[in-house]
Order: sequence, then C-alpha cells, then structure tokens
Amino acid sequence: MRPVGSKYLLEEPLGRGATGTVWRARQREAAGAEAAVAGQPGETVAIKVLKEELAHDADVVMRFLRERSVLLRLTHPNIVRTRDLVVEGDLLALVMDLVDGPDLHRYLRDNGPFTPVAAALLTAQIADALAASHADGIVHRDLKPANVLLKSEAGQMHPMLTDFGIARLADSPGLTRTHEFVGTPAYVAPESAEGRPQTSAVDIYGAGILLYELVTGRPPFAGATALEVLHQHLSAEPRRPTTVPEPLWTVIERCLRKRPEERPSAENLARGLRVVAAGVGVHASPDQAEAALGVAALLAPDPEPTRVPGTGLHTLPGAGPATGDADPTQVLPSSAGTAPAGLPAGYDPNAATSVLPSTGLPASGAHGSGRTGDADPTQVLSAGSGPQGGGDPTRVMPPVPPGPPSAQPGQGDSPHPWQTQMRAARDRNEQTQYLDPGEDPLRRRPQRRPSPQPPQGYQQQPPQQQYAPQPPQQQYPPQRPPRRQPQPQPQPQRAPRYQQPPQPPQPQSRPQRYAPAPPPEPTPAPRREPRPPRQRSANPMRIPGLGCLKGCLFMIVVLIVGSWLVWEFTPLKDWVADGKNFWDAASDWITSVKDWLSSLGSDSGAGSGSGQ
Ligand SMILES: Nc1ncnc2c1ncn2[C@@H]1O[C@H](COP(=O)(O)OP(=O)(O)OP(=O)(O)O)[C@@H](O)[C@H]1O
Repeated sequence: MRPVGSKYLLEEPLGRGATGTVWRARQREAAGAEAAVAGQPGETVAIKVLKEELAHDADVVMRFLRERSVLLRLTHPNIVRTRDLVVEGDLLALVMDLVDGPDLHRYLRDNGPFTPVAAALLTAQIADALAASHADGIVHRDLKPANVLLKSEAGQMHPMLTDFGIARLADSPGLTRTHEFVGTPAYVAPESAEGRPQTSAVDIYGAGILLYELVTGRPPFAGATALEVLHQHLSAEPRRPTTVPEPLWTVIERCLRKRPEERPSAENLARGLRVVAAGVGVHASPDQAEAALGVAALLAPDPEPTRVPGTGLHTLPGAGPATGDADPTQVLPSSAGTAPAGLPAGYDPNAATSVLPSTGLPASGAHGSGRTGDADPTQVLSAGSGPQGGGDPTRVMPPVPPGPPSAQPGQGDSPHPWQTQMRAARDRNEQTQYLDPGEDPLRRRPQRRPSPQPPQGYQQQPPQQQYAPQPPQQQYPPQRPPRRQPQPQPQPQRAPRYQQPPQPPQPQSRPQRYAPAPPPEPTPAPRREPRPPRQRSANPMRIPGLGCLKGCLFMIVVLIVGSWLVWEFTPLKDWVADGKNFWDAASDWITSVKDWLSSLGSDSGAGSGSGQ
C-alpha cells in the first residue's frame, strides 16, 4: 500500500485511462479544512493519480491548483464528488467518492442495449448533472459511457458522471498544443474536431451519442480510424435505427446537430427525455404519448452556453475560419479517411480518450486497461507528426505561449501566488514512505526528475526552445481568459415518474476556497551526501586474487629495496660488515640467526635430558 500525502493509502488499481490511474484507497486520517470532504479514518475512497507527464506539466499543475475550488464545490446527486486534491512532490491526485459499480461502457458491453425508456431516464440524469456543471461554468468535454459509473442503490442503477474537469486539466499547451483537441473520437463534437470554439454544447453532442449507443449498443459513427470517425462527425447524418421510437429519435437528432447552437440546453434535454420516457413506455397514456411526440418544442437551445476558454484558436488546414460559422459539413482533409500504417485493425472508437492532431494522424494502439483489464484504453496521439504519425504518443510538447509575456502579479522576484499555493499544498502532505519498488506500480515509472527547487524568479521559456520539463514552480502558465463566474443555481429536483426514486436534496455549494498560505522561506531541498566510492579492499594496490596478502608482500618488497639502497649508498656497510655487499651481509646474518636458533634448540634439548 502506498501513501498519498499523509491522509490516504492506495490499495489496488481500479482502472487506467489517458489521464491517470484510478485506485481504490483508504483514508488514514481526516483531511484538513482545504478538502471538500474531511472523511473518516478507514473510509474507502477512489483516487485518480494523474499521469506523470501531466504532473510534470507546469501548466497542468497550476490549473490543478487554480481549479481546485471549482472541482471541489461541484456537487450533484449524479456527479461523482471530488473530495480532495493532493499535491505531493510531483504527484497530483484527485480523491473521489468510491462508486461501487461498473462503468456504463462495461455494463453496456456485458448486458446489451437498454430499452428506450431506461435509456431516456438514465440519460436524463446525466443531463441533470451536465445542467448543474454548466451552470457552474464547467464543461465536461469527455462525456462517454466509460465516464459514467453505475452506482447500485436499492436495486436501481444510479448514473454518476465522473472525470469532471480532467479534460480541462489535461488540455495543457504542454501536452496538446492549440491545434488539437481533447476528447474521445466517437464522442467528439464537430466543432471540437475542427478546432472551432467549444461551448457546453459539446457535452450535449456527447450525450446524444451516448443516448444513441444506449439504445443501439454502438455509437452512430464508426470507422477504421479515429480520423474516419471524426470525418463522419463532420459530414455524416446519423440514421435512425428501427428500434428507436420517433420521440426519442427527435431528441437524439437534435443533440447531434452539427451546429452547436441548434442543440438543446442540458436542462431542456433532461426535461425532454423525461417526457419522452413517459410517452414511449407501454403504460403511457394518450396524453403522455402525445406530449412525447411534441418533444421538439421542449428542446430549446441554451441562449447563453458556457464557453470553453482557450478553444478554437486554430482551425484545421482547409477547415475554414475559427469563427463558429464554418460550414458544418466541411470535412477533414482527404488524408483523414485513410488508415495510415501502424494502425491496428479494429479500432475501437468507443474506448479512447485522445489528444488528436488536426491532420491525418491515426489512432494508434491503446495502452490503457479498464477495471477488468480489457480493452478500455485511452490514447494520446502525438501532435505535429504529420500523416505518417510515428511520434511518441505521450510526448510532452513544447508549451506555446500565446503571446509575449505580460507583466503578471507575482512575476519577477516575488513568487507567483500559485507557486505559494502549490508549496503550501505540498507542505501539507507528509513525505511518502516508499514500498519495495517491485510492489509499487507507481514507482515502476520512467526516471523521475529531481525534486523541484523553490523558485527564485520567473524564467521565461523561449518559445522555440526545445522543451525540457521544468519544475512546476519555475514556470508560469500563459494567462487564460477569465472564466465565467459561477452562478449558484438551485437545481430543481424533478420527480421522475419511472424507476428513479426522488433524489434527496444535496447541499448545493460548499465553497471551500483555497486560502493562499503566507509564502514560506525558500528552503533549499536537502542535498544528499555523495556516497563514498566503493572500495573492495583497504589495499590500494588492487592486485587481483591476492587479497590482504598483497599488502604484506608490498611492504616486504619495500623494506628489502629500502634496506639495499641504504646499505649500498651509505657508509653503513663499512661500519658494520667490513664493506661486504648487501646480499653477502644478509646471508651472513641469516646464517648467524640459524646457528643461534639451532644452538637454542640444542641447549633446551640438553637441559631437558639432564633433568631426567
Ligand atoms: N470514483 C470511482 N469509483 C470507482 N471506480 C472508479 C472511479 N473513477 C473511476 N473508476 C474506475 O476506474 C476506471 C478508470 O477511470 P478513468 O477515469 O481513468 O478511465 P477513463 O474514463 O477510461 O479514462 P479517460 O477518461 O482518462 O480516458 C474506470 O473505468 C472506472 O471503472
């Protein structure tokens, strides 16, 4: 078990996606005031540990901190609650409520399509969640069955939308660059595929695709490659399957309009779906059936859709201006339709969250695995590799500053406010105690960078410079346009007439704003003492195979040579041996010593003999 911060212990991985790995985890102690939910020791939670390249991206880290209050206050009965955000070293993690149940993608694969009534009611709840988040200024941008978890409650399936804000966090210039989009090909709205400005209407498009898939078992647009699928989003009209009742088709068709401004608002979608569910069931009264047939009147668009900041800066080559008025039937370049080399056959359009380039790049092999280890992959395709692809799909691309750096508060000598926050967030977490690397999947990662040093000032990265991932504190993200101010709106609790029991009222807002801590003194990271070089023996001679004997031999040789030199080159030999050379004198001494020893032996022998 691996600790995350001081409050949580990772127990087992539940699944892996494009942005990270989700773990079942346990709370060690109650979280601090900065968490949305303090929790109890022993409580089980789910923790999404963001991928290393995200955690290393300064822009993502800053956004993680900046959006923490937004993510933490987003509460709705159909949204998986984010309880806490953890920054520990260079690890970023979202602590969520654990949902005990399959995700919708897996459920659909195992159980087949839903009835029209069930599909409409389930999607209505997802639309409720979208309405709440859109009202709070948050667009999901990656709505798909894999991001809907099915919580079992009193024998009912309760859809819970998850991964809120993740697309926004992952949509970093460092990872995606501006001419790409984040999303899953099968669920990507035409405007996202084209790089036009995105609004909350992209989620309605995703909901339409999801609804189609719920009643038919497959998404409406398929293809051998991700780009073929994108091509269809842009140009193909969905066909109504015979099993889909007309009122439900009306809703699907309106959600799948190419023009975002023609799609209904999330709130109207939810309302329309409930009317449809009431009117297409076997127990529907004539009035209800009549109302369902007139559902189109309920599907009014959102007059003020929530914008996704920073989108629509670039368009596809040949895709028209980024004005939102581009011809919705305009298609991707012709390279889009081909299946470039290296693409695995049987591309699963449902499975992948992608960062796709705008021009002919294939969907490469998936790398993730779902809870069951099946093909529930996510992929991040490399950008700018051209139609041939072949780039490292998870490559961290150089950040592209949108313009010349403007003087921002915090730039210069004093730390940026987000740096202060990040340092404070890191300080809150205790040092990780590491497990045996073989047991800890988090440690089986490529070489980690040295721990970031506290900032001393803002270093502007030259735009053309090859990007070497910088410690997060040393870079400031480009400034984004201000987000729409959240408007706390009471979510009307509808009384569903089917299956779903009324939802208990939820506390709507709990704005736990993250209070910036006073800037701590920049303390240099403790330097590790360099290890002394390993010595295999105390003897510096290193004569292989001789061990400690070599030292003795060395000393004997030194003594002999030294004695010889003294003997030969000083008057010593004349004083003590009448001018004999060294070797003659030495042999005389040895003979004398031997004689003396033998005389000692004979004396002791005679002594013992006389004693008897
Ligand atoms: N809060 C949660 N409780 C229980 N299980 C969860 C929770 N969140 C995610 N999971 C499980 O973890 C798996 C992986 O989640 P993740 O969000 O990373 O996958 P994904 O949606 O396929 O990824 P991505 O959207 O990044 O491509 C999911 O399939 C789901 O089964």
